[in-house]
Amino acid sequence: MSKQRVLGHDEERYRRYRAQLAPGTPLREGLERIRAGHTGALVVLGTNKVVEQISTGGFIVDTDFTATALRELAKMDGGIVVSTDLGTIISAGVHFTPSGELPTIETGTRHRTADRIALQSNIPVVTVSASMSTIALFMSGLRYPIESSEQIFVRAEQALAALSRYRDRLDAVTRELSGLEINRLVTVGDLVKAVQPLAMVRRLDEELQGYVEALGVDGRLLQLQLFELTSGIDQLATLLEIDYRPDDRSDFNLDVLRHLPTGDLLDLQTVATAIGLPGDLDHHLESRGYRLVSQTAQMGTAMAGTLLDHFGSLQAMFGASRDDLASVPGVDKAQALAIRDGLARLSEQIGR
Ligand SMILES: Nc1ncnc2c1ncn2[C@@H]1O[C@H](COP(=O)(O)OP(=O)(O)OP(=O)(O)O)[C@@H](O)[C@H]1O
Repeated sequence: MSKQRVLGHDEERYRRYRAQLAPGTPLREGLERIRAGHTGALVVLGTNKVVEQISTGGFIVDTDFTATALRELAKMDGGIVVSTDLGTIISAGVHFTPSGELPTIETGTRHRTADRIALQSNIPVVTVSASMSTIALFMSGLRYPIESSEQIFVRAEQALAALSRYRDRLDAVTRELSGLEINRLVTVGDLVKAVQPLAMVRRLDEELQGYVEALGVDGRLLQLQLFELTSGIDQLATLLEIDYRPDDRSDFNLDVLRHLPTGDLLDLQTVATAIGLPGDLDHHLESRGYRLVSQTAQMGTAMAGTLLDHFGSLQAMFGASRDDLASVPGVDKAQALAIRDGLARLSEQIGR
């Protein structure tokens, strides 16, 4: 989506402007009208001392921002300055004279100027190309294409299909993991096989969130689909962290995988060592049982912890009767029955 990966402050800033340029916003509507009219535009998205210094000519407009006003003013030669909150059109027909020494790889005069204004003033500039019919955002020496919803949908659909496949795989491997946990047969390799699709789901979710933001009003359906496909993911990650946190590692978490290159994420051993587990994939691991207990009986981790402490292990809980369960402080008879039924269902599912 962007020419280059942006990080930290720049990323946050880019995301803010991308949202203000998303379909449905007055700014985007104005730019789309200019594009449709093939006139082209250069709009400085804010003002400061530098912008004032490099502005010559033009005239003060000082009117509320509307898509129609932007489109009309873009018919004139020169650029437009809007207020930082994008609520007011300050001036139009402005000729900008940023330093010619500033580096830019743009060729046309409109786009070279836009790139340099953004660099010199640190204020983003958006352009509509008359010859190419494209919209671009210039920020901190980078050019970000503002794509049409159709262009974004093509990539979003591919990412969504991949996400759906990884989600199915994640659900299948966590079911397998449950069986192995109950039978105390989990190895590092088994855990990593669950962690891998989990990390991929999170990665694709992040990518798709970007598309949702860029799509604005056109992204609502995608947002709903995404919400459905990623439900319970963060909770699953937290529970796996609790279940497999080594005794000596209070900082154990799966977040490191967010930054692992995708190629590395496909390698079981690399993933194991990245999250701080032994590199020997056959190494035996013991689950603390929080995920199974809390998900089976639909309860919070605190209650699951109380039950696991009381019975001593996940396996011991399977042998507990309803009365045994109801004798645990904080568990009433109805809850005990629900837990008992949940564990029985799980036993059946895994053919224990
Ligand atoms: N320094 C400047 N200040 C304000 N506007 C400018 C400046 N330089 C160019 N423009 C605007 O850009 C228009 C010319 O664009 P030109 O075709 O040379 O550039 P371009 O980057 O190839 O743009 P496009 O893709 O729209 O053709 C001018 O008519 C003017 O409106």
